[in-house]
Amino acid sequence: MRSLDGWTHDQAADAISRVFKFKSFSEAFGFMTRVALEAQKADHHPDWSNNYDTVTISLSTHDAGGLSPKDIALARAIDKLLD
Ligand SMILES: C[C@H](O)[C@H](O)[C@H]1CNC2=NC(N)=NC(=O)C2=N1
Repeated sequence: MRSLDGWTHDQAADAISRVFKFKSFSEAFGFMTRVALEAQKADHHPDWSNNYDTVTISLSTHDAGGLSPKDIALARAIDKLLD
């Protein structure tokens, strides 16, 4: 968790989440498109929402009923999209 800057651990849901704010809806949606491709590649999908220029992503492993290494890996892959 320490290496996941910007992500917070929701103890109750046993999930990690992060809010991403962009300059426009188009930028936010473009980011979501790229996240979707990463999720499909990993066969691991986010619980997420979009409000105009803001994307909120929460990661947990449904099959495991909580956090798993897949969530950490996907969070890292998502963060790399911001580089
Ligand atoms: C069969 C199972 O649904 C799939 O292996 C994947 C799909 N994407 C998934 N995404 C998430 N977040 N958790 C899962 O357990 C999960 N399972």
